[in-house]
Amino acid sequence: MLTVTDLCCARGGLAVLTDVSFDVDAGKALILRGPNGIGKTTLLRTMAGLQPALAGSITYPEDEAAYASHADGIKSALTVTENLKFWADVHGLSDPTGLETALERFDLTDLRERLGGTLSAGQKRRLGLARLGVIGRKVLFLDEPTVSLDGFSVKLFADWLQNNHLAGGGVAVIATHIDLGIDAPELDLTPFKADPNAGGGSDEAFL
Ligand SMILES: Nc1ncnc2c1ncn2[C@@H]1O[C@H](COP(=O)(O)OP(=O)(O)OP(=O)(O)O)[C@@H](O)[C@H]1O
Repeated sequence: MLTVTDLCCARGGLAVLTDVSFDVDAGKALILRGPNGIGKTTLLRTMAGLQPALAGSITYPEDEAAYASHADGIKSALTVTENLKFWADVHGLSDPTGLETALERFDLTDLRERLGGTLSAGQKRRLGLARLGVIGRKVLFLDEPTVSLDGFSVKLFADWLQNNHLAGGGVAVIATHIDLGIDAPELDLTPFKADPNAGGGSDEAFL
């Protein structure tokens, strides 16, 4: 479902990664590994179409991608339920069928009427991840999805990923430094580090 071929990407005008290639079949995940600064975020953003590639190609079904960064994207003045409806609406789903499931899987049912701004950091992160369950996107690019989560919540996320998203035919590429406990191959990006003198495009929008 996702094919990356000879991809080269850049940040701040400098090439970061070069000649990255892999496939991810429907129902599968790929874990991106590598030290801080190697280019995991850059690769995820490039694959999600948020910045241009320097070279190479990325293919997946049209309008199926979603990118989730470190930021939760929570609207403080909306309740938990309203936040999920808002994000579903942004993706063209005015009546999201997965809303109750997302609330349940991310242990948010009891918090459904709470304003987003009153949630703890971990609860906000759970709500940020629950968004993924209501937007109807099959190809997920996830950047450190478990930041701020305790062990119980990491397992909630891993279970949702495995039993809902992947079991439903989705794919996920996940940059993480922790063990999510899911059955997925890992790709260490260290060997793909680009020569910094190779040049690159401008990405001022993400400075
Ligand atoms: N705006 C910018 N201008 C210049 N260089 C940048 C900019 N943003 C990131 N970089 C550099 O690009 C490289 C790749 O950064 P990136 O955030 O993709 O790495 P990462 O593997 O996700 O790191 P981490 O594990 O710390 O999150 C790093 O060397 C970083 O310093």
